[in-house]
Amino acid sequence: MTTVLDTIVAGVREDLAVRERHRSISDLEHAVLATPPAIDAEAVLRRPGLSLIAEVKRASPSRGALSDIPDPAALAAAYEAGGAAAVSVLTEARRFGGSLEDLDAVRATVSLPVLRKDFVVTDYQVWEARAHGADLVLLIVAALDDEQLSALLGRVRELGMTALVEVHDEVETQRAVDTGATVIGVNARNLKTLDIHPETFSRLRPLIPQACVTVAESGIADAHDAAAYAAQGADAVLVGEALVRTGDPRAGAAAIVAAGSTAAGRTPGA
Ligand SMILES: O=C(O)c1ccccc1NCC(=O)[C@H](O)[C@H](O)COP(=O)(O)O
Repeated sequence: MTTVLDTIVAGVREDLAVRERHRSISDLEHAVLATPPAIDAEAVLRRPGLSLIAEVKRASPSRGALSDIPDPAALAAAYEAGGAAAVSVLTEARRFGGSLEDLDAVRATVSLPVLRKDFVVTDYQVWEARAHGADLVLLIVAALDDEQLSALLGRVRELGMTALVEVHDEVETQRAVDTGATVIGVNARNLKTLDIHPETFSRLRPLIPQACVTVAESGIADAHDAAAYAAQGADAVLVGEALVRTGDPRAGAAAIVAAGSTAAGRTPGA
């Protein structure tokens, strides 16, 4: 059975083939040499308090168009002012309406770590992420076999970036741990049904070594949800839709950071 993930990845591969014709991997390697070094995003996410990874997300397969974002840089600046620890930029075009231009605009504006959130299945995309100034790259275990996961994780690290390795179930969590992932995102969205199952985090958390940074992803509607994840031991939350739909992304981000940190018994920014 073809899943939503299969369909998205097929589109990503088609778009990638076009980009590869215009910019070779050796062009990207040269661009990387001229790019400032990546920020140590893992260290940032380890800081006390619940870290917020705030997402620039235009659309999604589950919700369609979410918000008109005329200026992704302004949105990211509002997240930074609200206390976000990192900014995620969805760069997938067909289903999420994102682009590398959005990544460039955000990178040029914030001093926070920036996550390239995409369906990364090739080495080329990792080089591309670094050439566009990303500090973090999402690797979705469900989209990769063990060999690909290990090779891509190695490349992300070789380029000085941090991999956010995303899991949905027990088997994927074990694969992430076995491959040596140190930042693991538990995505509450079932990739077959697109339904949100918030209990996924508490189910999988015990399978993740304490030394790892854990990120709760998807379906976080407000500060109350973020606080619940902080109380369950999440180091960070990744929030998209709720923040792009709010009229005040700075206040939305600040509320999540404050509530999450209080729940974890920690002081924001301490
Ligand atoms: O958002 C979707 O509908 C989606 C569907 C299929 C694969 C991935 C999808 N989203 C990517 C993400 O992981 C989310 O953008 C991220 O976790 C934020 O989620 P949310 O706060 O629910 O917007």
